[in-house]
Amino acid sequence: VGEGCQGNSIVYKSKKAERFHVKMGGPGSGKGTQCEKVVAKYGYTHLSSGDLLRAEVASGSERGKTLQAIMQKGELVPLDTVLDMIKDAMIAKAGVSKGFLIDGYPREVKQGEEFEKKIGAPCLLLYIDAKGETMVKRLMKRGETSGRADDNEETIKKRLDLYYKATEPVITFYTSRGIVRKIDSELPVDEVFGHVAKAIDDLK
Ligand SMILES: Nc1ncnc2c1ncn2[C@@H]1O[C@H](COP(=O)(O)OP(=O)(O)O)[C@@H](O)[C@H]1O
Ligand SMILES: Nc1ncnc2c1ncn2[C@H]1C[C@H](O)[C@@H](COP(=O)(O)OP(=O)(O)O)O1
Ligand SMILES: [Mg+2]
Repeated sequence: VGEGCQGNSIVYKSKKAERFHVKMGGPGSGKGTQCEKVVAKYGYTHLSSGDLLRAEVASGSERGKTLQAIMQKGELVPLDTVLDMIKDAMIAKAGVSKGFLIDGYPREVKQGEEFEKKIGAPCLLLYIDAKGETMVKRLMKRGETSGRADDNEETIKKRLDLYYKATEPVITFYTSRGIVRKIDSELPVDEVFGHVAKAIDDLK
């Protein structure tokens, strides 16, 4: 584990160095698909901000109702809400995790800055890159079965716009740190994973 990757925060009770990998890419680019494969091969803890938020919605809480309304519009939920959820999920696994794979966060540069203040710096950013039209096609297909309130044409368009406006600058931010690996996600799933695994193995 590289020295520079070490989380320096009250989150960690163990002395073991922790690794943070961040997975970025537009909606429907294939982040969730690749994360599943990374978990199977490397045993990292996968934390998806979207999954954490959807779990809150499913709980039926008042907070969940507010979140659902925001997600349905394709907008970002407040930074503090999502960062607290990720932090709590990390604390729950601290000490037993081999490393964290964070999917869907940061969505804007400010989220990256706050993560580093409260938790630590990531050691690898996997940029899962697909064309806009590919993302739309995949999301429309996913929408046939996902039951997700945001997998419809109107919301998909808003999510893509927001991605280009707010989230792509995050990649520029981390490129200056030299931790970005861009992965072509137009390829078949297993080929994409070959490149993802190579990027992770290159860390060692
Ligand atoms: N490399 C790929 N080739 C074809 N389809 C893919 C690929 N990666 C993902 N998909 C499909 O695209 C959809 C969105 O993938 P998902 O992993 O949920 O994306 P994200 O988490 O980035 O929104 C899923 O239905 C998935 O099966
Ligand atoms: N880091 C974050 N900050 C604010 N809102 C977030 C967020 N992560 C997820 N959300 C909200 C807004 C997203 O449109 C919605 C679904 O996120 P997601 O499941 O990560 O989408 P996808 O995997 O299709 O890119 O949840
Ligand atoms: Mg996803």
